[in-house]
Amino acid sequence: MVEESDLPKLAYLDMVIKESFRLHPVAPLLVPHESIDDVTVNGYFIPKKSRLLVNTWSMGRNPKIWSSNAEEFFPERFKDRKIDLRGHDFELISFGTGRRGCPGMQLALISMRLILAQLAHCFDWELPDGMLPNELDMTEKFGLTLPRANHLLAKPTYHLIA
Ligand code: HEM
Repeated sequence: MVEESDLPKLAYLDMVIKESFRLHPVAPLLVPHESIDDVTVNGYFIPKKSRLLVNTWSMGRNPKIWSSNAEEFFPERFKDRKIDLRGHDFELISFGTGRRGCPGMQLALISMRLILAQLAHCFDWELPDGMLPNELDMTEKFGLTLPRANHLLAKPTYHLIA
């Protein structure tokens, strides 16, 4: 079984999680914030008391940030880029950033890594009816959160010998 102490060694899993958040952020517009003062950011004047939505969905698909293959699921793009999910790298702020960033981030990241690592370690996975991965319907249902529009169906086969 995968233990929590194994997680630091699972570099590719981390890249897969980042890539999943980049293309399919849980909160596509984060949570609305309000500016407490007049401020100018990058030449744009934002008056006090404006409602601010940060479109992480569009940031995650911006070719200026992620190059021309921005729409492609390609975890290796993180191999030589020191981008983490902790809110320091503004290209990828799936958990928000700053003092109102997600306080559950650490719990969420550890749980996700553990669950995904166990699922990959214990089972072989197949799509139903010989479907190929690139035929999978990845349509999203937009809202405050961004679930799949259609359920994911996948067939596990247990492959660990007792
Ligand atoms: C995949 C898992 C999760 C994701 C992607 C996520 C993402 C987010 C995002 C984007 C925000 C808004 C940040 C901002 O607007 O700057 C947020 C806020 C928050 N999250 Fe999470 N979250 C996750 C899991 C959790 C868990 C496990 C907990 C609690 C155990 C949690 C508790 C909170 C709370 C309390 C806030 C509001 C913080 C505030 O307004 O000061 N989240 N989260």
